[in-house]
Amino acid sequence: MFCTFYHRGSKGNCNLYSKWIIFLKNKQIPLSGRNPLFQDTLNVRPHLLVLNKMDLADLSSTQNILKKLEKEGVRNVLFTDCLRQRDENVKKLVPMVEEMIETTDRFNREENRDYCLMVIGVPNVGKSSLINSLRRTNLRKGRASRVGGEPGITKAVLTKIQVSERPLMYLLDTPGVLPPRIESVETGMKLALCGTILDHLVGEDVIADYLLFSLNRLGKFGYVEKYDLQEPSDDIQHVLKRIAVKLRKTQRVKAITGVGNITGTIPNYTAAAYHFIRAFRKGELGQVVLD
Ligand SMILES: Nc1nc2c(ncn2[C@@H]2O[C@H](COP(=O)(O)OP(=O)(O)OP(=O)(O)O)[C@@H](O)[C@H]2O)c(=O)[nH]1
Repeated sequence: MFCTFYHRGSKGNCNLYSKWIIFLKNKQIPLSGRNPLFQDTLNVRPHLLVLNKMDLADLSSTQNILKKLEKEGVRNVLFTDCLRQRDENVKKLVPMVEEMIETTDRFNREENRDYCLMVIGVPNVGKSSLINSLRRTNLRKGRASRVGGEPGITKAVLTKIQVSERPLMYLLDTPGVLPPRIESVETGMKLALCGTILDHLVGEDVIADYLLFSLNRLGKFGYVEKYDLQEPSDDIQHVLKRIAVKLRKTQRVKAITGVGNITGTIPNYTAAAYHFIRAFRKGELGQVVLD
């Protein structure tokens, strides 16, 4: 997940042309989950990159991710879990941003030292959750920005929200933005699997199939035990059938035949696929990095 903060070192509204940015990305897709247009179009730098949902990612990949990002010139990186009541890394964000601003001459021109920053990232990456988590951690205050399990919850740039008292810091929540063109089908599938694109636009069955493929590719076979399978399988119909039977996600159907109507019960594949995808997003199928 990518999170971007724009800083304007004075009281008043923060605007898109301010110079400070924090990108928010999903740690499960540290490379796919970014919108290159954020960097190119806005020409914003330096920035702080927040990789969120670290509770869902395979922690052994952390050094690898950092190395890849460093090659791209990204050095200010923070890993967060915004659902945790008190996340030590979320606590580090304000001092980190402050230090970055203080040590960069061109951002220190104005006397007023309250900071206004903008959080940007692809949909459903946890931008609102980060703001709420910062408020919880720094101010012991409740939620200020709406959070939801689907992309498109934040629909407009909201009013600035205070996230720290000393230094006085405000953040602006923004709607998630995807690039107009997704570079490959593979990247698109990763984004869909992480809930960045509305499920029905891609199709739950297609996402579930890609999920099974990814779990097998990465050797994450937790689904075998969870759904009482005999062994790993690459047959999505078979896996969904087991899930449907285990969770009693079945439906009654009526068939009209030459010898009369027959009523039977069949697995509800769509409901099973929905469950399978949700289980992955909650981390119940193991910690995974897709990139
Ligand atoms: N596991 C986990 N889930 C998270 C984390 N942060 C956010 N979420 C969940 O991710 C979903 C999206 O969170 P939001 O904060 O609404 O994301 P957003 O980027 O503001 O979404 P849009 O407004 O749609 O762009 C919600 O279901 C959150 O509970 C995290 O660190 N770990």
